[in-house]
Amino acid sequence: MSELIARIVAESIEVKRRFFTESGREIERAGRVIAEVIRSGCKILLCGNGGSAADAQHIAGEFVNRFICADRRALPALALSTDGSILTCIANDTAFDRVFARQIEAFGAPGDVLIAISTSGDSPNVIAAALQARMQEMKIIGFLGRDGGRMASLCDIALIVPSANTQRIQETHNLLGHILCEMVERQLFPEQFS
Ligand SMILES: O=C(CO)[C@@H](O)[C@H](O)[C@H](O)[C@H](O)COP(=O)(O)O
Ligand SMILES: [Zn+2]
Repeated sequence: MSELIARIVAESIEVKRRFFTESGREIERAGRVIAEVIRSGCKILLCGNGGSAADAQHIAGEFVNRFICADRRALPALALSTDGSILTCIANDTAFDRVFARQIEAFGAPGDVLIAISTSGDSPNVIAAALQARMQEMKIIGFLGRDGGRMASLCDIALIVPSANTQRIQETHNLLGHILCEMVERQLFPEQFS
């Protein structure tokens, strides 16, 4: 392994180790909240920009199709970063800041949960999404980084990766998403894990 690869891998492992050690309880709480939202017939909406838009879509796919369970019903999760026509008309005709908030107005309902992903916690369109979700009595779980930014105080559960490096934060968010998917499947389909 070259020095560069070794340094990046070591950094990534250390950021993950710190985050999952410090935030284990809050992650468990987030897993219970998501499972409860689905049990009660509500749904998961997800949003984020760039790599975090891809993370939002990745997680939605795990819920809608399946993760570890071999055979289970589809779970309702929708990434708000996928529809090019909706995104461009909101950005072009209204404002880029509204791309997620407007879709939450359209698809969100009381009792739903928004998983808002932002490494800075300060992206205006993610903040607008959280404000809109609050107005609609949704729960908000933030996948954040740095100091959590403005998003930290808007979330019911703020999961803040203790790093200032966007890439290391995203790598930790990716693992966090997989852990939450498994936690939710284990709670909703315990018979498949016996
Ligand atoms: O994937 C990466 C960097 O690794 C980028 O696309 C990154 O997601 C973008 O710069 C985002 O716009 C950053 O937004 P945020 O995480 O601060 O909300
Ligand atoms: Zn990236």
